[in-house]
Amino acid sequence: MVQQYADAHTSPEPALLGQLVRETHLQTLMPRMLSGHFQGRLLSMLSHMIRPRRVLELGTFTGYSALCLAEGLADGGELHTVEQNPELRSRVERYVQQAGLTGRVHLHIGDAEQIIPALGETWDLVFIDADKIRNRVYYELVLPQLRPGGFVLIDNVLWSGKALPDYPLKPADKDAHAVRAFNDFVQQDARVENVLLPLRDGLLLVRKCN
Ligand SMILES: C[S@@+](CC[C@H](N)C(=O)[O-])C[C@H]1O[C@@H](n2cnc3c(N)ncnc32)[C@H](O)[C@@H]1O
Repeated sequence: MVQQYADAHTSPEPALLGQLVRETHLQTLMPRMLSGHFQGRLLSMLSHMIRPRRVLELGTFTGYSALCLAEGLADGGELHTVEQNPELRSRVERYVQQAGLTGRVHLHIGDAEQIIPALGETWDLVFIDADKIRNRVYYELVLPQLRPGGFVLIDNVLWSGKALPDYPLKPADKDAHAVRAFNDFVQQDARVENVLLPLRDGLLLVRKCN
């Protein structure tokens, strides 16, 4: 109900992204992984507010959130996005081209843990949306590469409500335990300030202290 009202009072999805949503639903096994209209507009808005010169995304999938984040790039800015599944490459590159972002959005196929250290950039904004069990690993890899005052956004931090302490978690639910432990870790991390937005599946906003 509230989400429907929020959707109805959020700027519409650009046509190209609507086309990407349709194609993702028709041609991939887990279309629900993409950010979608509401979160996509939020990512675009945050990116416009930050005006980043360098953005890193972990977990490209079909490229929806990459295109949203790229909307706010500063002049001369670039976005690097990392995806482990090589089968997604051609679709992502086609949409990057259609969006007029060739040369500004760079897709890296491989394991994020291997690729992050090799990129050697200083990031203004990082979006972590890959395998949730390694959120902490990615966080520790990107934090030293983040400029002071830079931002990290982490998706799915509510994990369908399983992050909440009174949810009866099964011991074997490793993803949920990892999400919980990560959220608790960031809350204690003196290097950053953080706000958890309970939107969609939870988006954690982190700012590296100066
Ligand atoms: C939730 S989806 C990303 C959705 C996308 N950010 C969006 O909002 O449209 C997660 C993606 O991370 C990728 N992934 C998982 N583990 C990874 C890893 N270790 N390195 C790089 N990509 C990974 C998966 O293949 C999947 O496509």
